[in-house]
Amino acid sequence: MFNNLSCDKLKEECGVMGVYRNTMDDVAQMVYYGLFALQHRGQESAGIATNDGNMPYFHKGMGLVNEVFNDEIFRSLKGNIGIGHVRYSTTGESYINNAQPLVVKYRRGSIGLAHNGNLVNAPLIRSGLEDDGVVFQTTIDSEVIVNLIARYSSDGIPTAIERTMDLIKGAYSLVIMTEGELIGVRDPHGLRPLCIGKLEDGYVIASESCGLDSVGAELIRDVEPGEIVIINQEGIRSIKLNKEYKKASCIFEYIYFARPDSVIDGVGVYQARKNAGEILAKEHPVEVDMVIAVPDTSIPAAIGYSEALGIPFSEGFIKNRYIGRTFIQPDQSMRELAVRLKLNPLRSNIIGKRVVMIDDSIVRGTTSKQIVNTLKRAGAKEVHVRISSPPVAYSCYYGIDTPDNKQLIGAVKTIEEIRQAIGADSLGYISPEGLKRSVGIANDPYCTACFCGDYPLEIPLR
Ligand SMILES: O=P(O)(O)OC[C@H]1O[C@H](OP(=O)(O)OP(=O)(O)O)[C@H](O)[C@@H]1O
Ligand SMILES: NC(=O)CC[C@H](N)C(=O)O
Ligand SMILES: [Mg+2]
Repeated sequence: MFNNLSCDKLKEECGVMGVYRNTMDDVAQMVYYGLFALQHRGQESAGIATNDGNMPYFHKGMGLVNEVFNDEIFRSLKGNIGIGHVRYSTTGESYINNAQPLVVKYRRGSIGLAHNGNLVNAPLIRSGLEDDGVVFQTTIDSEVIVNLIARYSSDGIPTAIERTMDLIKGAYSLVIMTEGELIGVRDPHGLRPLCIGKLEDGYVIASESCGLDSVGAELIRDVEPGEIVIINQEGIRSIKLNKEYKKASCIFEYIYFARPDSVIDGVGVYQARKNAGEILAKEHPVEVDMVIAVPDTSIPAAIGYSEALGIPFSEGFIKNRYIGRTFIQPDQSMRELAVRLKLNPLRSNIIGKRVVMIDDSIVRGTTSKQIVNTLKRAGAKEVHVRISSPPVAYSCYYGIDTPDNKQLIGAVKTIEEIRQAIGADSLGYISPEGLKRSVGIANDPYCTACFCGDYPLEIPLR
């Protein structure tokens, strides 16, 4: 029932994966394992494209990776170079034609491309290309990128990518495949993550290091902001854009998107979440009997909070793991039903207790409102809420796809009004400074626009 419904809350991010092997062994199955590990980043569609040096092969479908692929399909995906994508749509509808990777043939060969992120100037470039007679097959921003690369390819693909990067603005972590190369590209601000792993006979590029782990690749480093990494028979080489940009990696990756076992830009996601919980405890302590998490994302923060105050951590909810992250139609009653199906209180643990419930974020307020009420109905004496990110008050244009400002409860209500709206006995959010400390890097290389409105690059005209 739920797989067909579109997400209407905090959107996930796409996941990309690329594998290059020096041997002629097929890589499709390795790409599949990587996508499986990155499934949390997108559940609408999945695709794999490979190349055996002569021609591209690809298969895409709507749904989860294990619904889209089977052994027969793997046999048809030949080649020692492969890329893959799990999608959560940010530009363009969620239907098969918009599934990635995109594979195009142009006069010098073929290009496969998988994109995580969102461009802010794609409509402008697209209409310019359309004026020149270019025909688009999809409605996604990513097709603009592949078109520009093909257009500029006369001096080779790396140069074409550099020229394309001069034109496109926004968030993009890309894996690109040609007849003989796997290429990783990260936008000049490093908005979305991308890392490189080493295999005995090749390399892997993935959105998160958990994708590398799934195929036994060793994390060697992240693709740097503004870097193009080219992998071919000669090995690995890098081109850095000849410009200075302010690094602005999305801090929400640490708060919510990424898997806790991933390491992004040298910072472990689990540790960052736990640190946030400890800092939150110092900023907003409370006297209660028990700390509980909203599973799964906020568990590390809840453990950090519990350890910092010496209050026991226990399970307050059982999560139905078969529903997926968030999914439901844009209708408030359906959204509430979804939360109820997903999180059921563990009555025996909470009855008669004063609890503090830790969650990673409040976006519209649907989840908090409903589960505070659930805990109270289940017999909790007091329900205090602590949030391991600051109030989300500004829309994101670089891939999170949070709703219009007016739907963000943090944009339209004060913290006291939010407390009343969700029915909590007290409410505390981590400060922006505290959040930055939780990721442990002092010189502030993060995008915090959704909390502070300090957008690292222009926002699109609507
Ligand atoms: O204020 P809201 O609009 O309800 O959004 C906030 C909630 O959305 C996310 O959870 P989600 O249920 O999307 O997924 P999760 O199970 O991965 O935490 C996030 O972890 C918060 O719990
Ligand atoms: N979530 C993403 O990274 C989406 C990538 C691309 N903008 C799309 O809509 O397909
Ligand atoms: Mg949640």
